[in-house]
Amino acid sequence: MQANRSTSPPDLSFLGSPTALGTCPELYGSELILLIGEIYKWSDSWIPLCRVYRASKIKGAATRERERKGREEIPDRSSGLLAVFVSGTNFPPTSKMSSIEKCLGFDNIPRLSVMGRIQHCTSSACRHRVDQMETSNCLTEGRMCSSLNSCTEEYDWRRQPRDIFSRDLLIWSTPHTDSQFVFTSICDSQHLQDPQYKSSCNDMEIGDVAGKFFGFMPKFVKIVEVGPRDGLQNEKLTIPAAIKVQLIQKLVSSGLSVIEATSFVSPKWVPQLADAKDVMQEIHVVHGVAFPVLTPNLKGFEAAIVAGAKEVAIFASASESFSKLNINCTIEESLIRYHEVVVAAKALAIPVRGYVSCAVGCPVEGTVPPAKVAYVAKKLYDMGCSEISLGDTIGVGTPGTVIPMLEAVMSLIPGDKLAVHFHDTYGQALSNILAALQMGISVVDSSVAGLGGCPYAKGASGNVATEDVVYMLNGLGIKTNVDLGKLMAAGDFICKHLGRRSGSKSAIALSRVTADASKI
Ligand SMILES: CC(C)(COP(=O)([O-])OP(=O)([O-])OC[C@H]1O[C@@H](n2cnc3c(N)ncnc32)[C@H](O)[C@@H]1OP(=O)([O-])[O-])[C@@H](O)C(=O)NCCC(=O)NCCSC(=O)C[C@@](C)(O)CC(=O)[O-]
Repeated sequence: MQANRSTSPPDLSFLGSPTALGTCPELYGSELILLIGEIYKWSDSWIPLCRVYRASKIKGAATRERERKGREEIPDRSSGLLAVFVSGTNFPPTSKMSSIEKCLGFDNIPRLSVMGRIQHCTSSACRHRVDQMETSNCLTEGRMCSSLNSCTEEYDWRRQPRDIFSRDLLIWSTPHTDSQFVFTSICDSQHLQDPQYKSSCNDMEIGDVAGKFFGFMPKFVKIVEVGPRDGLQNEKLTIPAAIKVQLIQKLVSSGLSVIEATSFVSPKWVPQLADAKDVMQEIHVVHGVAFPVLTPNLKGFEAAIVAGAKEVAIFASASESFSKLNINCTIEESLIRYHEVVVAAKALAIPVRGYVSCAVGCPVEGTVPPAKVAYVAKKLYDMGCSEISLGDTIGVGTPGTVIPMLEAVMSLIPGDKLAVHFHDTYGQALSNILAALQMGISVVDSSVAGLGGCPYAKGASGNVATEDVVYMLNGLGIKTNVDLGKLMAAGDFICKHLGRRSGSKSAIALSRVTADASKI
């Protein structure tokens, strides 16, 4: 997308109520972006607040039509951009926004003084389907698509003076259409320019900006900190239990609510975590914080429970070769073992998280088919895992491979039961996380200071750094409840003990900023 500044107002000649959107099957499932905006007067200026919704999320007659007819009959990728501006005056933004959010049916938007639809029945977005409709109600009440690619008629009762657009406006074009839509530069919201690099973001506007460009971003992301387990299991240096416990305490004080503490696996296979029992015994119950541990079999599960674990995780692989390398058995054998663990856990009301390793690529087999990942994930889910974490174990994924994998898994498992777990070997982890968030996933695994690696993939780096994830989410206005400063302190602490540099770019950059500032 390219932004151009323009002082000329957009063409608002198409005005009308968007009531009939839900009955416009031509638009359903398209890559149509629906921009619903309100323009309200605040002090002396007009401020638009906008939300972007994908048409595919709009439930209405079109949805039902699509569901009835099956996916193929209504094209998925027609182009189009629709912007509906709803304008009121002098009402508080928050209450009005919630009313907007409630009324995706568009039937009951209260107190409207202006409704504008800026464009755009362009090309296929507004193609008239003669076979289905004599006259399509296209987008706006009183506005008809009467012929191919044209939307000609409209009521004029909602036309209003355009003084609302007298401010300098940003006009955006999308690559999909020549359509344009407008909003003022709310991107210049203070905290983006804030030189203090706040660790938390309370600014509602940023959430709205994110909404415009990133669609359905969650408002809150749960971070599952895996540094003490996934990170430290792959570090060359073995850290004493007391230091691990201190690290965990620091992570707790940063606000993290899930910290994978250790593994009850064979010490011959993972000597770095041979002190699992000692670590668990030193971790005190903290209200609201979970300390799950990895358990590869019943033996590990029983040991974990004796040591005080209240949550466990099991880990299967989507690659046969990796399963053998990692846990010395086939995928099917592992599922049998894990079933035993889940049954035992259920009896004690212990929640079980399930991992699927090699969700994108395997160090031995290369590309892993999404269907295989979905198969293993579904098995774990059906077994009773409360959450399934999809692991790009060697960090080879890009959004180009991660999205199809997530699509395959999400066709079988609800998105709110999924987590993503990216290693950052090729520097793709943040973009992969962003793609996952856009798909509705709101649980992200990460490792403080980007600790770790993978013993089976030469050069593989650790998990995406928690600091980098928090920094990005703060920037997007997505809450995590994590204090970035305290998290960085935890990262510094463990890096000193490991004698290594932090793997977090944000932590490195922010500590430079702080160091430079202290010299001034
Ligand atoms: C699964 C096993 C145990 C099979 O190991 P095995 O050698 O096939 O097991 P076995 O049943 O033949 O037993 C061999 C020995 O291990 C002992 N043993 C057996 N089980 C346990 C246990 N739970 N705890 C402690 N000891 C155990 C058992 O008692 C016996 O001891 P011995 O008689 O020789 O003295 C082994 O392969 C193992 O421990 N593997 C763990 C590998 C591991 O931890 N990998 C890293 C975690 S996975 C990961 O990082 C990926 C993830 C989750 O992060 C997601 C992603 O990034 O994609």
